[in-house]
Amino acid sequence: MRIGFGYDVHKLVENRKLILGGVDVTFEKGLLGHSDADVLVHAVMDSILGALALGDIGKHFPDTDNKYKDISSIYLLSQVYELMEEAGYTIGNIDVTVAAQRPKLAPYIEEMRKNIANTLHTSIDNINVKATTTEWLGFEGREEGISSYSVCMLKKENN
Ligand SMILES: Nc1ccn([C@@H]2O[C@H](COP(=O)(O)O)[C@@H](O)[C@H]2O)c(=O)n1
Ligand SMILES: C[C@@]1(CO)OP(=O)(O)OP(=O)(O)OC[C@H]1O
Repeated sequence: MRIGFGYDVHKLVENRKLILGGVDVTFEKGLLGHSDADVLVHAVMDSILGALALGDIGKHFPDTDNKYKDISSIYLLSQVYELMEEAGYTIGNIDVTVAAQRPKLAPYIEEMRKNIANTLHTSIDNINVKATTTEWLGFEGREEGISSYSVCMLKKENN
């Protein structure tokens, strides 16, 4: 078994879609990034890469490479799944927290869990997604950005 942790932040700006957990969330602002800036999925990917001791997403999908411009982070997660499978691991469980003052994410959580579970070829019961405000404190509270934290446990087949 291996444990991993991931953390990411993206800035909220106008005229961008808000994609979180592969879901198009209705909001007046979206996250800025080279990819679709899905900060939740980025934290999940970094936790898996961390558990595998394979570095981070910037190493595998550099933001200097035009092929990743506006790319779906769920697609990048499928690439991380391939690396995990090659290393002989499967998902034990993943627990993610998104810190966002707004919008209310509760209505989207089940779809996010489904997207992540399907992409990682695991049961939805192994994927937990939580949202918290920061009580109007800090950059998330001022709605300048959204952050995400993820921990994961990976299991080796037959172990
Ligand atoms: N963007 C968010 C933030 C929170 N929630 C849900 O509301 C609950 C209360 O949030 P607190 O920050 O006051 O603890 C939280 O447990 C989430 O269920 C949300 O849906 N979207
Ligand atoms: C996801 C990548 C893809 O180029 O771009 P960004 O959307 O800028 O996201 P970041 O969290 O800065 O991680 C770097 C990149 O891997």
